Amino acid sequence: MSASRKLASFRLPPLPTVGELIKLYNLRAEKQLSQNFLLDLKLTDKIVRQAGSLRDAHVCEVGPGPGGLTRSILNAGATDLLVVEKDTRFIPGLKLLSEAAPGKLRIVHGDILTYRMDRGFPSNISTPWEGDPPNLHIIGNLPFSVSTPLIIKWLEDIANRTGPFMHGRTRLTLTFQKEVAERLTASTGSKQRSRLSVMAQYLCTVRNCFTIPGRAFVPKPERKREAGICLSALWVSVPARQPTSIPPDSPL
Ligand SMILES: C[S@@+](CC[C@H](N)C(=O)[O-])C[C@H]1O[C@@H](n2cnc3c(N)ncnc32)[C@H](O)[C@@H]1O
Repeated sequence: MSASRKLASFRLPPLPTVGELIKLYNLRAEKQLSQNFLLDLKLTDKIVRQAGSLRDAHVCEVGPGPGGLTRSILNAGATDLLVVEKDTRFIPGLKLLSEAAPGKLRIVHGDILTYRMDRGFPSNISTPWEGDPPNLHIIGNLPFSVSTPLIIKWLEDIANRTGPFMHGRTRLTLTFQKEVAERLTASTGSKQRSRLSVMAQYLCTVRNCFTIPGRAFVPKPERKREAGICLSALWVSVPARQPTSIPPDSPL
């Protein structure tokens, strides 16, 4: 490895494990906030790898909770990670991470459904819609309760080039409940094909990466989650809003 690459790479210093932090701060999962944690850093690294290179990236993480995925994002080389977490109980643990990664982690205590992400990042990271995506990613092990309203909000933002998409074709790497993931990626004629499939595939390139087994979560959720659905808004740049470009099974 060259000296300059060595200087650029960052690893978090030794920290209490995510499991230890959960015990330390007595962070019992709240069903109301759809809290199912990922404690295995090999798995969170795998999820983060689906986003591609995060070297020097700006990232918004939705619902960092005890911070497993957050650690993987920082170790992958992101230089500006903004986390939006609704539950105050996680803030002290996140502050600990922020001290271990000076200048790299910004913590917002708030609701992702109302947070103005367009104000969260500098305008100089923007790239033209038709060009390469900006070095800005949205990553999250999404809370079940907000995943569908959130994706619909973002699809609207993609169509209008607003919110996080005012910077260009910002990439999303997200986990969903298995049935939502199946709907997002369902092809024409399949049983799961729905309005969500049509909207997502009209506006984005959608990739279903792998399935996370329920046993990977603490506590174990009732259903499996599909991980690393990568939505990149590649299709949005194509002037395809005419009805002719909408698939014939469209419920729109
Ligand atoms: C499924 S847990 C994932 C936690 C962590 N990222 C992990 O993978 O272990 C969802 C997280 O989102 C948070 N959350 C729930 N609703 C939220 C909202 N509306 N805005 C921001 N965070 C929210 C929860 O408090 C929780 O920390």
